[in-house]
Amino acid sequence: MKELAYLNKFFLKYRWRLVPGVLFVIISNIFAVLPAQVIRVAFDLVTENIGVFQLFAGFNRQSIIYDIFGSSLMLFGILVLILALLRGLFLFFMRQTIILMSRHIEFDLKNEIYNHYQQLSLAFYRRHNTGDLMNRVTEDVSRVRMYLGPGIMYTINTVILFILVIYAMLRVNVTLAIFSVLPLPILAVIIFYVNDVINFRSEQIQQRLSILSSFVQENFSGIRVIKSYVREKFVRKTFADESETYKGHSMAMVKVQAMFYPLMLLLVGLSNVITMYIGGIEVMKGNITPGNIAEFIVYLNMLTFPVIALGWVTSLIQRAAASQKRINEFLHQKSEIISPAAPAQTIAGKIEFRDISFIYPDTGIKALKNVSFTANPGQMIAIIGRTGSGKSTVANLILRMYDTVTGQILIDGTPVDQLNLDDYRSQIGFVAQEVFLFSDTISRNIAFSADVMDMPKVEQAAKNAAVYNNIMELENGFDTLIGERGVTLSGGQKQRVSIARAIVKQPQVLIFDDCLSAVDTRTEEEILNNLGNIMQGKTSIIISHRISTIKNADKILVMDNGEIVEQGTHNQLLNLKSAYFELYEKQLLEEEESV
Ligand SMILES: Nc1ncnc2c1ncn2[C@@H]1O[C@H](COP(=O)(O)OP(=O)(O)OP(=O)(O)O)[C@@H](O)[C@H]1O
Repeated sequence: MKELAYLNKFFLKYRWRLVPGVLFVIISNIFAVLPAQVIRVAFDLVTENIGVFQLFAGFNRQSIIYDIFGSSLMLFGILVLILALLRGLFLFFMRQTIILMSRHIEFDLKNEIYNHYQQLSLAFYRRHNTGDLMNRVTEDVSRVRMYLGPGIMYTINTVILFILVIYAMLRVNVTLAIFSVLPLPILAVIIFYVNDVINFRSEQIQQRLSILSSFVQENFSGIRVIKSYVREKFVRKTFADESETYKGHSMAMVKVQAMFYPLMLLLVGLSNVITMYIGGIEVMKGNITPGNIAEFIVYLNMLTFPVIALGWVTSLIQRAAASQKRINEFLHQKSEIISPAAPAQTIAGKIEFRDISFIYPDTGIKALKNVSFTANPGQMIAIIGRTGSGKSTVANLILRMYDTVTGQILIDGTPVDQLNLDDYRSQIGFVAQEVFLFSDTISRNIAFSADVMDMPKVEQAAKNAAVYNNIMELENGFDTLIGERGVTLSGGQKQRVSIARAIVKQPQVLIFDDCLSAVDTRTEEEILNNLGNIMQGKTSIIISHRISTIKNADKILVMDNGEIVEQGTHNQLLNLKSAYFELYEKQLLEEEESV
């Protein structure tokens, strides 16, 4: 429960909604209790005057009595109506304040979590799956809101109503009051436990549903593979099995609900019967009037909903506490990568790795071993090596996605962890190995790093990335939507759009992580030539598997198993007649074979 204390700051923030809200709850409940007393008076009026009315049977006076009798009853009716209207009005105000407050807090909390997520490191995202992250912002926040809004509202409502009704009942007759509310605690306990069962089952249903939707989503995305391997029948069967399990859980839920409602009505009915029985005895003893029985029946029915709400709210608060615990877990996580409060500065682009060894914190894989190299501004440094040799890790470390424990990375002579991170990263153009484009227009994808769209710059970047002509061939040109709801670009086109995105901001350091693999050698040469012009005086790091991509680099680092095994220019490395030379020979052979 202490987890929910985190939300108290929001109550303070929205106190001018909460305080009037509580007042409205109290007022609306007063108007809810008063009609019962009016009904009692009206009921007694009927029972008392019915005798007088019969006494005047056959006299003219009888119709006069009837008229007086009828108009006073009408007056009572109107009074009950006015009280109900006033109650409704204050219920409206109550919802307008408390439920509105919960929506405001929901909005604040979502933004707070999202902002915090943005600050967390890449390692955090590796440790948690996307579904889990999303659930905490959506599902868990919704549950917390149920506590902030309906939870609080019904709790205050129940407490106030209970105090008012029980007080009114006790004032009439203590014995009758005790007997008539006797079944209600049983009802509250049953509702609490049944709610637990319902929550447990609905969680199971939710889990099955998310398994089912992930299954469907993955199969729709991989439909090409399914069709080419003719696995439709198999997938259909798996889907049917999964649906069957989901159906089973839903049926179990229906059974619980089907038993729950009649049981609830039975207990409420029992209360009414007890009231009438004990009330009848009390009337015969002359302790109460028949109007009091009618008054009690109204009270009891007024208490039924709060009692149900009590059980419901208790389990709702429990669920909210569990959800807030999950939210707090992430909110209290600090990013491993912290930016110092250093001033922004333009970097020249000198990158120095001094004896860097790096182990990925979550897997324990030693990705780099004593790596040392220097990249000077104006140089193009290439990294080549077998898959898994640590090339992308070098890029990750330059971007300070992770911090190293041993060795030092210096940028223009300053340790990378002493630079203002946002400012530093904004001067790096990075093209990742796995292309990721947003479901948006091509122009907005290219101009992603800029706050304002500068079309001439976007077009120039597209020209430099050798993708301009491809874009212009599309019907809507740069305004073409790409991604799920738009045009599907080819692998090479996507790579080049992501290259344009990196160069549009004219970075001081450019990192290409194997992002020319789907581009033919002629286009690749064109892009590299353009880069030579754009990156004059700046630093480029090109990671590749193909020697043709990197042969003109100022320095080539050959990596194997996390180590730099050779470094030098293309010719120097060929002369070594070792790892690089072997790779060169192999690729030459492959090229000849493919011609
Ligand atoms: N985020 C990560 N978390 C944990 N381990 C990782 C992570 N990224 C890479 N590794 C591991 O570190 C090692 C080096 O990987 P890296 O991606 O740097 O290789 P690479 O040379 O770029 O390979 P490729 O050419 O196939 O892209 C691999 O064994 C890999 O499994």
